[in-house]
Amino acid sequence: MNITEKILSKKVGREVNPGEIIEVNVDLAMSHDGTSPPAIKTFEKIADKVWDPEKIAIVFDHVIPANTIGSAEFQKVARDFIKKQNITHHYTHGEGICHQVIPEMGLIEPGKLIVGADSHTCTYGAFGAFSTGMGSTDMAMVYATGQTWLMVPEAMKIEVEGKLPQGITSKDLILNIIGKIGIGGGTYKTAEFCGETINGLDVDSRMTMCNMAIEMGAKNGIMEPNEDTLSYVMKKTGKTKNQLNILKSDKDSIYEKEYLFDVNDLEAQIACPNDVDNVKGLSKVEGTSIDQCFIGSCTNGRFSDLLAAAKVLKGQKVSDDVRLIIIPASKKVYQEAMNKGLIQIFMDAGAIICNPGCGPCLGGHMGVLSENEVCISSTNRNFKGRMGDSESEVYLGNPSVVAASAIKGFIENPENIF
Ligand SMILES: CC(C)[C@H](C(=O)O)[C@@H](O)C(=O)O
Ligand code: SF4
Repeated sequence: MNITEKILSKKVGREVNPGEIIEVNVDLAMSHDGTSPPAIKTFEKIADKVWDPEKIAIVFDHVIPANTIGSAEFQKVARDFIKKQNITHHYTHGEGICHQVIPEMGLIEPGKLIVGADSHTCTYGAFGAFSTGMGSTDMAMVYATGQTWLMVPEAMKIEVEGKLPQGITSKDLILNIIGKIGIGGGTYKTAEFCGETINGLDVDSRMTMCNMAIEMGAKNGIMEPNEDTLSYVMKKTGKTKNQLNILKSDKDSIYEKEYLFDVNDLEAQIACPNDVDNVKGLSKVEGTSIDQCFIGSCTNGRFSDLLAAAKVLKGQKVSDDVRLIIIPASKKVYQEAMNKGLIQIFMDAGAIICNPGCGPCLGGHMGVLSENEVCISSTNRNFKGRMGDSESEVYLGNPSVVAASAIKGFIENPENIF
């Protein structure tokens, strides 16, 4: 069995096979300011008490602080629910983006089954957990019963070998993978990332990759936990290695499809408008004029991302023709960036720094693009109209490329800055 089948089998108490529909008890149910209120409204039609207030986590991140009376009312529904149901894990004061905050708070462990009312819940696969997104109606049922149903996914083995060249990141790797497999190529499948390159990635880089598994339609993204991951989890949970449920795929486990990627000669990758699989090498799009640059999100708003951007921006100025928005993925990331002098570098360069949250990523409340404006962003989606007007465009890249582009006012290779 592969790692996903092992987690699901353990949950059901017998060996499960791809294609089977199973009912499972979830270990954690996550929802945010956008998806909790509709889930709560449905929940209140079917039950009075949640199944377990300690296993529900609610994070406000999509529109925080509230920007309209409508979003304030929406958030009030969730705040009242948290109080009434005594929800233990609530992060409603700008702690950061759900997919960053939940692992930081020690709520993710290898082998656990986590569901979230957000499509990028697949991020926690970086820790060797089974995690997947669902809609608010399904979440209402989880609030009430602690259970959900799943079809056991077929698995794609995505093996990666080689050493990432200087300046090339796991964002470039996952964009390259999505460019090859396509936005529908992984629909309802497990994307299992493995091989020497994956084993050598740090936690931040692993999260970036699993985060984007949904961009090829995958049910979950998953990696066997490596040493860096285990020390992160042990630090955050206070548990020892023996207390964790560390599962690995059998050597002879069966995959529906197997892919092999070599990163030795990988160039920086850019997803061009308007699909995440419209991926080109950076050299093909260099010089494209832009209006806005955004560094942040659950894909690339972590400390290592900000550090990479700061290395490019140090002593430089943002072009008069663009604005650069930088948003740390969480308060903890913000604090570390402040302590290490990164925020000063960003301010000196002329960046706009906003409070932790999703920010411009989904065009909800800040950094919205007008007609025909172009943004280069470290986020995960570039769908038509994603960041504002339906005639605006978004290019996706790694944080150093976004930083270099902010200095020049057009898409630029960071190597040309140093
Ligand atoms: C608003 C929310 C439901 C949505 C998601 O599920 O992914 C958002 O986070 C996104 O990135 O598009
Ligand atoms: S940062 Fe963007 S992709 Fe991530 S949860 Fe928020 S809106 Fe979705």
